[in-house]
Amino acid sequence: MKESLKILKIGGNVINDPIALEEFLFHFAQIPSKKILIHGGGKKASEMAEELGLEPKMVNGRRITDLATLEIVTMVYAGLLNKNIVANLQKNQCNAIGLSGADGNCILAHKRVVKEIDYGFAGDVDSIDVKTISALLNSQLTPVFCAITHDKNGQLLNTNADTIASELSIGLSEKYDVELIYCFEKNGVLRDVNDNHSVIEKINKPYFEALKKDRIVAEGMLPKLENCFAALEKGVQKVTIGSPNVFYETKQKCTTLIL
Ligand SMILES: Nc1ncnc2c1ncn2[C@@H]1O[C@H](COP(=O)(O)OP(=O)(O)O)[C@@H](O)[C@H]1O
Ligand SMILES: CC(=O)N[C@@H](CCC(=O)OP(=O)(O)O)C(=O)O
Repeated sequence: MKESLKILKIGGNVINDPIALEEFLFHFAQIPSKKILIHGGGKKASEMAEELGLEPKMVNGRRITDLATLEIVTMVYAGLLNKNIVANLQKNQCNAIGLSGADGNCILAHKRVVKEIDYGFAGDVDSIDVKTISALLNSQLTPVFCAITHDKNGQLLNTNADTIASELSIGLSEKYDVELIYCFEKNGVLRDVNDNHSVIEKINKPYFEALKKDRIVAEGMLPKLENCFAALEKGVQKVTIGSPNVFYETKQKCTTLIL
């Protein structure tokens, strides 16, 4: 049997809520198995961009990343947020190590190419380095990845944090029994986005297509669900979407993805 590995991703709205973040990190630090945290921070990056006079542009849940935006997201994700999260985990006796995809060459990506949309310096993941990440885990370190990758040609790339979580889970499932948990500010995928009690508890692929068609899922939820199914299809054991307490509150409702 493979050793178990929990991979959690935390979204930008939770990161912007200091009390919710503190509580999440306290409980994350207590997870007894090997674990990895991936964090976004889109909300903070948008705030910073606006303060600097740049208008944030998102298309289908992904940020159009020109050079000035790349500088801002690198500072916000790989600097401010990553280091604060690592320091908070250290406070909770979790020996975290903060990384971008360039560190240790952990996540290799290429510029996102979509014919009709120029995303600029946004990246899509090519591969992850299972050996290096496993070596960190075996040294009792807890990797904390931000949403910055590189192309091995000196170029940093802004990469959707949900995609990073999914790709890390897929790559590492060759060696570990991986459970992937997406934590964000709502209780799961909702029938009515304004009603936090309307959690859809199970979604398979045909149901996802129907939810898309009926516009029940939109914006950032689209890439999140696509990433969930990609992970399940490529060997990840279990994928869940829920609130920041979903991994320790057993009675908390959430969305489980099934094939
Ligand atoms: N059916 C839905 N259920 C829950 N959230 C939804 C739904 N449809 C769209 N969304 C939107 O998707 C957002 C989550 O995506 P995103 O902002 O990318 O999350 P994260 O903060 O984890 O990166 C929610 O804040 C919500 O506004
Ligand atoms: C290319 C792209 O869209 N990158 C994302 C990376 C951060 C992210 O994914 O943050 P959340 O998890 O908080 O949404 C962005 O800049 O918004």
